[in-house]
Amino acid sequence: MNFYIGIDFGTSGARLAILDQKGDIHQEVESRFQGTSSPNQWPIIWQTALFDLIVQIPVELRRQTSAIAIDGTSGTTLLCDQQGKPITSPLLYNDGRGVEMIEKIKAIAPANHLVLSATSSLAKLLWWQHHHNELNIPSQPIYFLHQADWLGFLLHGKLGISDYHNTLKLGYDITHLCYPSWLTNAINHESNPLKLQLPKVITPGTPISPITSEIAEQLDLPKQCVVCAGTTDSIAAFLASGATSPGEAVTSLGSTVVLKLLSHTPVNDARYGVYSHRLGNLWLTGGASNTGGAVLRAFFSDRELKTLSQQINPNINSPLDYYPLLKKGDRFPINDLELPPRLEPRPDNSVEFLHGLLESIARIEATGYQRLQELGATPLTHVYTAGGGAKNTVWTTIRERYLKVPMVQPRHTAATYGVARLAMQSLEKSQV
Ligand SMILES: Nc1ncnc2c1ncn2[C@@H]1O[C@H](COP(=O)(O)OP(=O)(O)O)[C@@H](O)[C@H]1O
Ligand SMILES: O=C(CO)[C@H](O)[C@H](O)COP(=O)(O)O
Repeated sequence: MNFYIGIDFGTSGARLAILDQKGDIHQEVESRFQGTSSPNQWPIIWQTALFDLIVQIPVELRRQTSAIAIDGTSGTTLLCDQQGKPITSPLLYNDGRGVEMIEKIKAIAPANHLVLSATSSLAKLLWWQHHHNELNIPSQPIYFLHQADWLGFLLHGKLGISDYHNTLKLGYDITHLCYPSWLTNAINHESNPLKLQLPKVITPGTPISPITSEIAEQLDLPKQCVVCAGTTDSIAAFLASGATSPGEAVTSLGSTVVLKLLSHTPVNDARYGVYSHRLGNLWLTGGASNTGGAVLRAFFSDRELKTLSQQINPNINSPLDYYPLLKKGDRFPINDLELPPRLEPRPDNSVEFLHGLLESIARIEATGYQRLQELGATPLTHVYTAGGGAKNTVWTTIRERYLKVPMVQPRHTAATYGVARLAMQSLEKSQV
């Protein structure tokens, strides 16, 4: 039997699912990140999680694995040397220090382009370029990669390959499938001290190469096991859901809230943090907000979220109007780095407080879908939910009141399933 491994690197942890060719899940494993006070530890934390997850699969399944694909948090980036060794701390998806580079981006990119965001991959690349001296970044050729690209490289050993989902926020042109000249001219300009190598971009899921022989031996995987190009965490969750028709959407309620509405037409507007990914001949319109489960986790344990939610009457409006954020700044539906968290007034009663939080996040979600449709996306017909918040049925009922469309239980809520299917389908296609 052939097996397919999907690995999802989210904000709070990494997970793996192994499927057979019928799509049945044989094993799921999880590794929670303990966090780190030292950002340069992230690559080793990710690498350790990657290998730990794979070795937890029973060896008889591992030895029949045909393909692996990995998704990562979109916009989490690294600089590596020619051996693929990280030479700086990664910049995580929500790292906003690229705000310094916005004027520069305005000068080179088309007006209102999605890279005009403090957290875009391009803002991070330019920030590294600008600060290379104090960061001691050497001037020899350096590879710019995303989290999923680098983790894939650890398995297949081919440096400098990405996919057009992860490179969207770098400015890759997904209509013409090339880097636009405004981007390459700016990066390769002779005045630039850094020789940055942009990744070669391929279709998400495309088989890249079999795993290296060292990895085959170390992880007890077959030598012919292929590593496929990855995708982003929320696209993997979309792929898992079973949503296929324009008008269907998936909200990922993880540490953050990410909306993906399948549409005939793309919509893009940097003012609201709205952008569109390419998905076959359709478009995944959407945006990502910093509100979400990470804020809930700051006040409640997962157990409390479960028990307190059961005491909420989801059919009654909460009078509390919050904008739940851990720190100032949101990306979507309000793209404003200075947006302050609003978490007051805080009632003494925890059930009322949680009700206010869940309802306020639901309002932000509804505003997000409204914005996408106002900008021309296919009208919303159904919403599927993925991520840790998907199991909260009380929240689903609250959200349905605001979204005013049927909420559908996805076939699968885990991004791991979506990315494993991506590997399976792409490998099958490549063998026809
Ligand atoms: N019962 C619940 N209701 C709402 N949110 C929940 C519940 N249980 C867990 N969560 C949230 O789910 C989040 C984790 O989801 P997950 O999809 O694993 O996130 P990520 O991949 O972004 O790290 C946590 O931040 C937590 O607050
Ligand atoms: O917030 C995130 C982290 O979990 C998402 O990865 C993200 O920003 C969504 O991006 P994309 O639309 O490119 O998948």
